[in-house]
Amino acid sequence: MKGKKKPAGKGGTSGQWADHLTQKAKSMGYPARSVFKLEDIQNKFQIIKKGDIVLDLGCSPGSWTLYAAKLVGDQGRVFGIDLKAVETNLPANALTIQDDILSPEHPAFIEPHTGKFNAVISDMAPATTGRKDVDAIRSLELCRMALDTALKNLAFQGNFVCKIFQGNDFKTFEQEVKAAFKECRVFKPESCRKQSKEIYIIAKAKIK
Ligand SMILES: C[S@@+](CC[C@H](N)C(=O)[O-])C[C@H]1O[C@@H](n2cnc3c(N)ncnc32)[C@H](O)[C@@H]1O
Repeated sequence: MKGKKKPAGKGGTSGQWADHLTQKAKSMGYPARSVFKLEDIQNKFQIIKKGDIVLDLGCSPGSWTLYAAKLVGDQGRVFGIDLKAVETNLPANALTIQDDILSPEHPAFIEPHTGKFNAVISDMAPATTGRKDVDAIRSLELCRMALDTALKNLAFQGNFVCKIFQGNDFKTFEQEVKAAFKECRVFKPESCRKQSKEIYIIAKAKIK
């Protein structure tokens, strides 16, 4: 993807920077600027490759799904789940459903691919309350479910990406991820708002 240059003043005027990225994403056919976060992650860690089967948790409005569908190509598949419906037009190799990842039953559409996913990516975020401690606890709950889903559904050596709002239990969660994957890194994409508490855990090669 080309043309993602930082305008002068990034950092000082993060609202303008976010607006710039939103417009840029829309001009490229993506519904949200979050696409640039996955692009930053992909450029640095190569978590998705052609032909992969990808599970996208918290996929609405669809930017990651669309970008991942391009990366996997015609031979790959992307499945997305979100509380909200995805209204973006997606290519034939991408399918999304409206569901709550916290509900105990995993959606039936994942089941035929259990143990075969090459990447589970989670950009899930709770509705924020304005209280950073509460938001971090709710984010952690989603992360734990994302990790559980990844461990149940990833193929051996599959990759996991998870957004987390940094709070007290961040390190504990990071250790849980580290224990299950060969490599684990913490990464803040350039395209994240500077003052945001969100950060991504990038885990490569599931080992158990
Ligand atoms: C930042 S947005 C994701 C943006 C998306 N990655 C994209 O690029 O278009 C976070 C999403 O997490 C979803 N979410 C939050 N809690 C969820 C849950 N329990 N189950 C499924 N999705 C959830 C929200 O509905 C929201 O759409």
